[in-house]
Amino acid sequence: MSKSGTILYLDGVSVAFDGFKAINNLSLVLDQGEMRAIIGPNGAGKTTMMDIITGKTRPNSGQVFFNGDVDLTKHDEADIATMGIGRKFQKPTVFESHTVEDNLVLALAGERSILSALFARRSSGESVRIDEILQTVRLTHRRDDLAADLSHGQKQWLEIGMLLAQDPKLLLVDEPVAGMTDAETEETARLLKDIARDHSVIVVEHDMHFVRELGVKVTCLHEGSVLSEGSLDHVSADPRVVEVYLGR
Ligand SMILES: Nc1ncnc2c1ncn2[C@@H]1O[C@H](COP(=O)(O)OP(=O)(O)OP(=O)(O)O)[C@@H](O)[C@H]1O
Repeated sequence: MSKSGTILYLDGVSVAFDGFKAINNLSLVLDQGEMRAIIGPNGAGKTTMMDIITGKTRPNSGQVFFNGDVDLTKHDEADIATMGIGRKFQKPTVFESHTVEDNLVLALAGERSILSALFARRSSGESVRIDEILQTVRLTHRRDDLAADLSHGQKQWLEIGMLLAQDPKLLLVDEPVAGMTDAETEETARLLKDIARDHSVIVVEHDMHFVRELGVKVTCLHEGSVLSEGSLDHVSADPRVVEVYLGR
């Protein structure tokens, strides 16, 4: 299959830990601008796949390409982040004692020191960017509040905003709606769809109601490879998916 037009291209990827194949001949292709939902039972290899993409884990074999022709197996984690792959882990890690806005200022500053980021005069470009991100993550009205005072769902949104501040081409989002209220879950689906208008996104999630709201192609992993792929209706009607995952 051609790599052109892809943001992510995994072909025949395997990785073993002490002889156990956590990822087993995995092939997965994400088109530029696509959002994909990844589902699958515990231990299916979802986290390990993300670790391979971000350079945390090296595959034993197979190809991993980003943006068409960048061989990710030749780069380390810091390089890969700089090249435009942002990852959000399940647990939010915002700076609780700073305001929502300052969290974004810090994320925008990247390598700059914390003090200079917080006290330097902000360029008009930075201000516009912060306003845009606040709007995208539904936190404009909370900009001056401490991050500690946000709800769990709003903290997740702030962290997604911090990821956006780094201007990634591809966002990897791990279980964003775990612990959210139903209303927050539905808003998160809308929020990610907004982001997916100009980013590529991979979302790992167990919440099928949320996956349905996303309305995107779904890949079900099992034992380190793709078990089923297609629309949610197609995947959830697949008897193998029902047997190992949905029927449980
Ligand atoms: N560093 C490691 N050393 C040994 N085994 C590992 C390591 N990392 C992952 N595994 C094993 O690889 C398999 C895949 O794990 P992984 O965490 O990728 O699954 P997952 O699909 O993310 O599961 P969950 O939904 O529970 O997060 C599991 O059996 C896990 O125990």
